[in-house]
Amino acid sequence: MKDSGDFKDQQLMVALRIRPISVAELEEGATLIAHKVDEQMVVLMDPMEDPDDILRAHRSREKSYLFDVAFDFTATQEMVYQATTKSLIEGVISGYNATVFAYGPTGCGKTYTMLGTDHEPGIYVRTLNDLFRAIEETSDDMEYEVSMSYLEIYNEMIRDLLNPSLGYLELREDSKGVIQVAGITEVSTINAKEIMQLLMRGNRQRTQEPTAANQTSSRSHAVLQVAVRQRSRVRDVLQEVRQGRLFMIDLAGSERASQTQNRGQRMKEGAHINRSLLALGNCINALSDKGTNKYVNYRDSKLTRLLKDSLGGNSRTVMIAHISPASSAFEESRNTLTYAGRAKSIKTRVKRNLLSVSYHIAQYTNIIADLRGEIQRLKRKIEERGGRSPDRAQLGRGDIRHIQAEVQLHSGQGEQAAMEHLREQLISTFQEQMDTRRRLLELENRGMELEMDTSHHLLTIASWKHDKSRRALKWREERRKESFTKDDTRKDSDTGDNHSSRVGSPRYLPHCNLAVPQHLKELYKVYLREHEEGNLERATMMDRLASRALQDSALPKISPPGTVPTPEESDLDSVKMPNSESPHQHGSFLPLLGTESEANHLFKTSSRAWQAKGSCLPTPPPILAGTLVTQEATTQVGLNGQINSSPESIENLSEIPLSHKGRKETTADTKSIAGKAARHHLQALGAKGRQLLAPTIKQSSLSLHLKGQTDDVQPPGPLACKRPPSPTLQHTASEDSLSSSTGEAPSRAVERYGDGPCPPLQGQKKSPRNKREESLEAKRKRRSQAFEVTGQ
Ligand SMILES: Nc1ncnc2c1ncn2[C@@H]1O[C@H](COP(=O)(O)OP(=O)(O)OP(=O)(O)O)[C@@H](O)[C@H]1O
Repeated sequence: MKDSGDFKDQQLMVALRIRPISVAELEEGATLIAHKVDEQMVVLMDPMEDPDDILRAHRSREKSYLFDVAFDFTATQEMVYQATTKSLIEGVISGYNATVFAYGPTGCGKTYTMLGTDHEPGIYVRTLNDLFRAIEETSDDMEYEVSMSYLEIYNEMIRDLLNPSLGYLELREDSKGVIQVAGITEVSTINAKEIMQLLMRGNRQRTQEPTAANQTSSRSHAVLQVAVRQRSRVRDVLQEVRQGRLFMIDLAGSERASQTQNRGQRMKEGAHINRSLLALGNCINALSDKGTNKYVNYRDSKLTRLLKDSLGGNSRTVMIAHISPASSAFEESRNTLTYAGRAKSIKTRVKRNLLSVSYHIAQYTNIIADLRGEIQRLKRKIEERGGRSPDRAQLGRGDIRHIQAEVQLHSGQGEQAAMEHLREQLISTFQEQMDTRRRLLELENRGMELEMDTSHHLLTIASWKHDKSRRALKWREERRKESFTKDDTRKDSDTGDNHSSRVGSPRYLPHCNLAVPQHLKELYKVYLREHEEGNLERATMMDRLASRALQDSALPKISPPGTVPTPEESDLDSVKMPNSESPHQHGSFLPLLGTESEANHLFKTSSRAWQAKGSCLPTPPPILAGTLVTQEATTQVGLNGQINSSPESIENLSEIPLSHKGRKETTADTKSIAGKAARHHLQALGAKGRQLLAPTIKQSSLSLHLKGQTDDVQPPGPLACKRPPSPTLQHTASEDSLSSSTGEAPSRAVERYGDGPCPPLQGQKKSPRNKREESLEAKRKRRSQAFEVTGQ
């Protein structure tokens, strides 16, 4: 950095401040010998002047001193500051150095002027306040940096008052001749209050000892340095950076040993203080001698070294000399005034501390060159990387895109495959479901067809049965007419009584008190004997069981397709079918009764008994066409058995509202008819046959019939011959029941003649009616077989 700017000769400003006389001085009888004559002149009177001394009568012991400014006890801190230091602030901000130091003997008010008190701050505070205020006023255009340091020179040693632990510091002078304190603590702040706190704290670190002259005597030189760096906020090539330094120095007081009465350390301190002050005086003397190029020895003391620029260099310097007005301090005051007077003549060449413009240009040029080089380097680096990186980057981006595409492709393929698999499964499942539905519809159609066929066959069967019943009824009517004709003819020939011919009919009951033929009486006797032995009861029981078994397997109801019959309907229908034929059948098997009322009564009870049986039938089993005709025939057999000969028909009479007497008579009549038939049969067989039949009768009455049939014996009685062949004799279930009941193996004879009191003989020649029945039976079997095949 080169100093630039115009050099201005600036004389050192010397101000004199006369402190008030102290109480101690007054107590000592001191008088006021220092007086401020005007603002710049001070008169110091010699207190030893004796007006009575004629020899010294023409010598004035009064001496006037002219200073830049003079203050007496009336001057305030502000006045001193305004007159001495305030003007330095602008220079410091503008880049000028400035120095304000207080000079004077001990106890004359140096510290008071520089530091002051809390209520009367000194130059330190006031200067800093104005300095920061000035910085703030111009901070819009200028940028400032403020740093501060505070040190003391004690016994020619420099100590940092802001950080006393640093120890003693050394003064160094750079190549440019600027004095610097190495390692000094610099505090950057622009807050006056903080600076004041720092000064107060540092001043407490200052070495102060009470002396005879001052209770708070400062035994060192205190130096407060404030550096202000200023630059314009407008960046420009010609930008100036101003750096001013302000030294505010509170010197130790010169003292006289006799005055201070110091001994020991205090005397040693005084000696150092005086030496430094002497060096300062010598410098001032050297600097103040005009026209002579005296050597200014700043190296005699650190104080003069530190104040080199302040005294003879680039600095505006203000010296505030302090004296005591008391006569007791006349010598110190006179010396002070002398040194102050001399200092007043010191001129300094003040110049502004500015950074050289050429230096700025070169700096910026270097900076620009460095930046251009950095730009070129970075460009080369970018190009070097660009030679490889673009491809790599492009390759990397390509790889990333390729990987992303592959990932998407794989993920898409996986999802697509999964979706295809699911779709195939869904389609196959749907097809299976459709096939199943189609098969189900086919089965339903098939079932409906079967039901329709079944209904059709059942209707055919019902029609056939109806025709057969009608034909059987017609045939029986014809047979009955023929039998009546024969009986009438026979009775007429035997007795000539019409009534006896009617009584001789085997179908007349004995309780009607009619004449019974002889063979019937014999048969009735056989029946009684059988009844007494229980065989007849057992045989009738067997017959009843067989009829019941056949009755249980009655034809179930066949509902039309699409209808579900209720159990009641099923039972009623199953009952209605035989009932619809029952009048013909009953009429055929019981064509005549003793009385019309009994005949109707018996017919009604049988019908109602059948209905009662049918109502108790369980749910019909599945329809089997093969057994359909058989069951129907069985039903007829059961009906025949119940009505004709089975005791069950008699028992069923108890289920209807019939009187006890009527039931008893009906039972007795039935038994008498059966007994008569048996005796008639035995009579026809003869004695031999009776003997042979006797043990057999014990087994079963039906077996007796079988024996007679197997012996090919022609039944002699007209009853056997006149009995029409019952279609129920062909029932297989009946023969099974009989065989099981008798313990014999089923045979064709049993099948044909197992039931009925008078079956046709084997050897008997078949009548045309039998042939017709056989043809009907064959036809029925064929239709049954055809229906069975169709049903299966
Ligand atoms: N102008 C003044 N007005 C009122 N009191 C003052 C004035 N100057 C000095 N004093 C008082 O005089 C006493 C001594 O002053 P001070 O300590 O400032 O002297 P000093 O020069 O600093 O002494 P030393 O050199 O020993 O430090 C103090 O008590 C101070 O209050």
